[in-house]
Amino acid sequence: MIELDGLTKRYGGKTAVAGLTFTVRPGIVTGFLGPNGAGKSTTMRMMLGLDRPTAGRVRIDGRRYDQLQEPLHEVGALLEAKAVHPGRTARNHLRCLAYSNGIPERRVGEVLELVGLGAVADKRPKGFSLGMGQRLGIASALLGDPRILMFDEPVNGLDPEGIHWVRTMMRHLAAEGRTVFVSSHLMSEMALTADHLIVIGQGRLLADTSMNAFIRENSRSYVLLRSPEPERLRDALAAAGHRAVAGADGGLEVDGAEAAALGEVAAAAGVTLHELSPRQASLEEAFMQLTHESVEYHGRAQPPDGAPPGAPRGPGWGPGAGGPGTRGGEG
Ligand SMILES: Nc1ncnc2c1ncn2[C@@H]1O[C@H](COP(=O)(O)OP(=O)(O)OP(=O)(O)O)[C@@H](O)[C@H]1O
Repeated sequence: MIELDGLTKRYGGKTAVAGLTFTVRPGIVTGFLGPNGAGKSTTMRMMLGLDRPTAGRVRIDGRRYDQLQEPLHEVGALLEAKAVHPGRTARNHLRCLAYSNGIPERRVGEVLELVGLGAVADKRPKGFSLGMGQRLGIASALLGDPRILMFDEPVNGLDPEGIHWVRTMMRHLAAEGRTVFVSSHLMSEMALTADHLIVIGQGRLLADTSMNAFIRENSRSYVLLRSPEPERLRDALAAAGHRAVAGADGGLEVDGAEAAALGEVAAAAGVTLHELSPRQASLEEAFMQLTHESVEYHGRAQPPDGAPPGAPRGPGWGPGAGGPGTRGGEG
């Protein structure tokens, strides 16, 4: 278990992390989510004793990181920039780590196989792709078979097969009863991986919630209608008791109604429809709304061509409404 209590980090006049208090529990994957610059890496560095907090504290199973007797056996971490000696092969890099931490050498071969680097174990990492580098970083984190694992943006640079592998591995590690804490700036990725969510923006805690509750509260279902006569369609829908609002891309959106019923309304009024589709707002959108105020640098958000003034806008960055983005199989 990892406990943060009022954790704060200031760099000169800039507050990177502002009084974070939360607990990361064993047996589940906890996603640590925030837009770029939110303070995720700074928080993780403080959790690992690599940065000194300005205020507040972190406890790992009740102790400070520097009080852990065998840190690699207790906490494994993948941070963004992993220093690897350029002249050492992947195997030798892990051997050195193992040797200096009292880990038996056979474990090196085990973790290399586990992360799929067995075939390139005797190559130098300077020739590795970003994805292979990530796998080597994950191998280092797993070396001491620790009960607590922390990964900073582990899927960065991985191909779809690699992303699937990381996701499966994290869920497997949590199912073994370990504490798994993983940062990301992508809600859609977290929705497929995490059981619990910690969301921060500009160093502040914005949400500490189960993934299922977040999905339940933020998965808005609606029907998208498109017509060459949007005003007539809006009037016909209003007369039938349906409130239509302008969508991000010039269509009309109606909550709380079946697509078939809305199609009947349009047909009865003789209004041509070019589209009638049930939709679900993406979790990415919900995340962007939650963190919108705290994003440091916004892209330009223009209303789409033809959208009436005041119409809801698409985000200035990232994907717009997409698939449901929810994960299956989780009760
Ligand atoms: N050593 C430092 N000196 C000054 N400011 C810093 C330092 N490290 C981080 N910051 C600032 O603190 C804030 C949080 O940075 P941090 O890297 O922790 O965010 P992040 O959520 O990990 O973002 P990203 O996903 O872009 O890595 C940023 O505004 C960053 O510019």
